[in-house]
Amino acid sequence: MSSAKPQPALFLSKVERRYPQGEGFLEVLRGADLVIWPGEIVALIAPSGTGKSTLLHVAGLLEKPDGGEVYVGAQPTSGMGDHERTRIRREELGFVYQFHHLLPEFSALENVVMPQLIRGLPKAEAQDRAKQLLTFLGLGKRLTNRPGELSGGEQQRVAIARAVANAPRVLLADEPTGNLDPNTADRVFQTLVAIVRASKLAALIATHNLDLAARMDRRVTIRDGLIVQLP
Ligand SMILES: Nc1ncnc2c1ncn2[C@@H]1O[C@H](COP(=O)(O)OP(=O)(O)OP(=O)(O)O)[C@@H](O)[C@H]1O
Repeated sequence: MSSAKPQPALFLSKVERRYPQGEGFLEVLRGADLVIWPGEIVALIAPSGTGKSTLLHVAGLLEKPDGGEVYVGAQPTSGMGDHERTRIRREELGFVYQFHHLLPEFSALENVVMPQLIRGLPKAEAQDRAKQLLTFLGLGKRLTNRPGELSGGEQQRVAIARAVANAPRVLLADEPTGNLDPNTADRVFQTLVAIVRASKLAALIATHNLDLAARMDRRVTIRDGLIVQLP
């Protein structure tokens, strides 16, 4: 019988992060623990200034923790060099931000094809996958439009397709619907959840929107530098 233990998609173990402040340090994360399992969508609801961006930066390997460890799948990352961290970011993590950061000169399709080419996929394969994703997200008729020709909600759906194009292990999203009106935010959120579920990813989604958070699998916050589970 197989004794393989289930493996978290993302595991933050006793993560510390501090910034110089005056003579001393501001301790933003003081030993934060967070496990996200494959297929789980976790809401991060944290008041401004408590360390939400810091946590996402550390989880996304954009900043190194001052203590503790970040595991992406089974891989501990703190001992890795920049090259390896960049590879993990490109291949195993997907990012969605409040503002989409799409390339304005490129079509919706090209924006989703690009990260796959950078990863080394053949062009035809990358295009097929990009078309499938954009069609799944309701943009099948908008493939050749540039971001400037798309609505805010459509742009954000292209950004979601781009983030999941390389089938990452974990999707990290910072206020992905924060820039949209409530109805559009709701629709974009539904497509985000649908694609995360369909692709069996794990997701950590920072949001101030409690209605959206209530529809995720689990909710956490940051209190005194620690991750605390919410009901
Ligand atoms: N590079 C830095 N140098 C010094 N202090 C920093 C740095 N980055 C963040 N901080 C401080 O760390 C604390 C947490 O910042 P962080 O950006 O993680 O908060 P946040 O919860 O994301 O807030 P918001 O929701 O307003 O973006 C803040 O007090 C901030 O001023």
